[in-house]
Amino acid sequence: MKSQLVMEGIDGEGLPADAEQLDAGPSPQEISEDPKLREECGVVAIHHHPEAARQAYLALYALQHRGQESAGIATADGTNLSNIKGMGLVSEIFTEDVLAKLHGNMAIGHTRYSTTGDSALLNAQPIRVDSTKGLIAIAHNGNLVNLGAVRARLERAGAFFQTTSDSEIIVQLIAHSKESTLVDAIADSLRQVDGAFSLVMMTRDRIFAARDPRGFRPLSMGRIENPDGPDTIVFASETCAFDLLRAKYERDVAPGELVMVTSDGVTSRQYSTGIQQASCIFEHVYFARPDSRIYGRWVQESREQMGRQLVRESGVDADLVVPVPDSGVTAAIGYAAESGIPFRFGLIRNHYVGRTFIEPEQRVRDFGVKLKLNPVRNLLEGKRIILIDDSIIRGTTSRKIVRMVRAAGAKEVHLRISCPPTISPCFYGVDTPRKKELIAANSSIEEIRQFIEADSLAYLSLEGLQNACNGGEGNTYCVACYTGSYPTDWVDVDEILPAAAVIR
Ligand SMILES: O=P(O)(O)OC[C@H]1O[C@H](OP(=O)(O)OP(=O)(O)O)[C@H](O)[C@@H]1O
Ligand SMILES: NC(=O)CC[C@H](N)C(=O)O
Ligand code: SF4
Ligand SMILES: [Mg+2]
Repeated sequence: MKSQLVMEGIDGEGLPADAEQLDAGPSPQEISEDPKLREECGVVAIHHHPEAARQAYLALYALQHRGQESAGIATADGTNLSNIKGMGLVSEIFTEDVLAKLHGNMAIGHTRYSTTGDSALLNAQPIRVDSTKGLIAIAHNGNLVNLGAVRARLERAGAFFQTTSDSEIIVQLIAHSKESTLVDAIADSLRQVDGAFSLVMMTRDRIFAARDPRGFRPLSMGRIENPDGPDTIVFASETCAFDLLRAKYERDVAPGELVMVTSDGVTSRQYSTGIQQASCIFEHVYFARPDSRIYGRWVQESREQMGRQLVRESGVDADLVVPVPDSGVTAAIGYAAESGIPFRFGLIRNHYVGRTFIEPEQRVRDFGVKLKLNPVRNLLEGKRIILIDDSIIRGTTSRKIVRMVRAAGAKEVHLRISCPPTISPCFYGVDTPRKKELIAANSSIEEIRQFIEADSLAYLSLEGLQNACNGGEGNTYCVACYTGSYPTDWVDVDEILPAAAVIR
């Protein structure tokens, strides 16, 4: 089925051609009781490449795991700025004929999982705004926590919002900034928003990339060397996207840094200083791909260390170490290596079932985990199994998996989790459920063990996790979902506001 698309700036500057604002219907959260952890978003930017749209497409393909609700690519050719976005997966939206409409040697792209604003075509990114500062497109990974106040102020000043997402606030701030140059207007705007943002932006002739002062979300810069002209500069949420483009990783965009790329080269400024880094540790636990290097550290290395540390903290005697695929695999490899217990793929994942699988009716919903994972009976039968997963959120997945492994003949099932109990929601770009739905916020570890029906259950300690994610890089992490202590001063979110006084 062909995706419904929004096209802006195609077939004539500023004139939306065959633009359709189609409602995608209710969000997956509304029509599914899918208890899963939601992804966040992936961003990419390409400066100076003859096939910029195609490069952005490839990078988004590599970043598909960060968001599967919608995707978009904007390109610029020096005079025009075109934008195409749709609901669904990158490969469903960007067919050959759609990609062929995107001209120019610069591009930015986005894959979305919504955190603010509905999962609808209206809120898909990049968001393209025409302002007194010219055309500007933005793609954002993260979530702002002071959007209510800023949006109200902008609306009083005459801003007309096209979307209900937080990301548009940044472009509207830029459009309404009193600063005379664009780069000053961007820096000024970024100082007014709080929360998590790894951004790429594009005008008709420039690319910008920026990270919030705490560096919540990753953002890296790479380069494709070109002996016959200027190098191609690329930015991406994760370095796995560079590999597909054959780009060389150069460095991370620093927390509080704004980078500008023009035909004259790369310039940078630190628009904010003096704020302690609070990079999301959960990127290392779950979101990012193990073949990515984020915050200067390989995700594979962190996860393997998490598995090794689990053995030191809560090792248990058993016959096999079995990962819950895919996210539990690397920690399970670490666990097996440290313990000497053999590693086996005792659960096989059906890769055609996406992370946001929407089960239409209760009968099918109950099938959810079974559709995705199937036990390898001959491996599990009569064995004592250590299952390794990255996290327990509501506990429903773990319960089904433990039952499934036992039903396949396992004698004992021990569950080890490669992070501490998740006791508090995230407001920085990960759509975790509300506190009342987080099993560890409301039950003891023993109560959770009973609920999921495991013979034993243990989580990694916070200290163990932090050590596993630091191999001398000197990173400081946000660990708020394990402690309830948030790194931002004020969180403009109903659930948290009454407690704002105690969260710094
Ligand atoms: O405790 P629960 O609320 O049931 O959810 C926890 C599970 O959710 C995530 O996996 P998910 O199946 O969403 O995706 P994955 O295949 O990417 O690991 C996570 O990796 C856990 O396995
Ligand atoms: N998960 C994200 O990073 C989402 C970006 C943005 N807050 C949105 O909802 O579109
Ligand atoms: S609250 Fe948790 S998921 Fe959210 S940014 Fe902090 S560590 Fe990451
Ligand atoms: Mg999982």
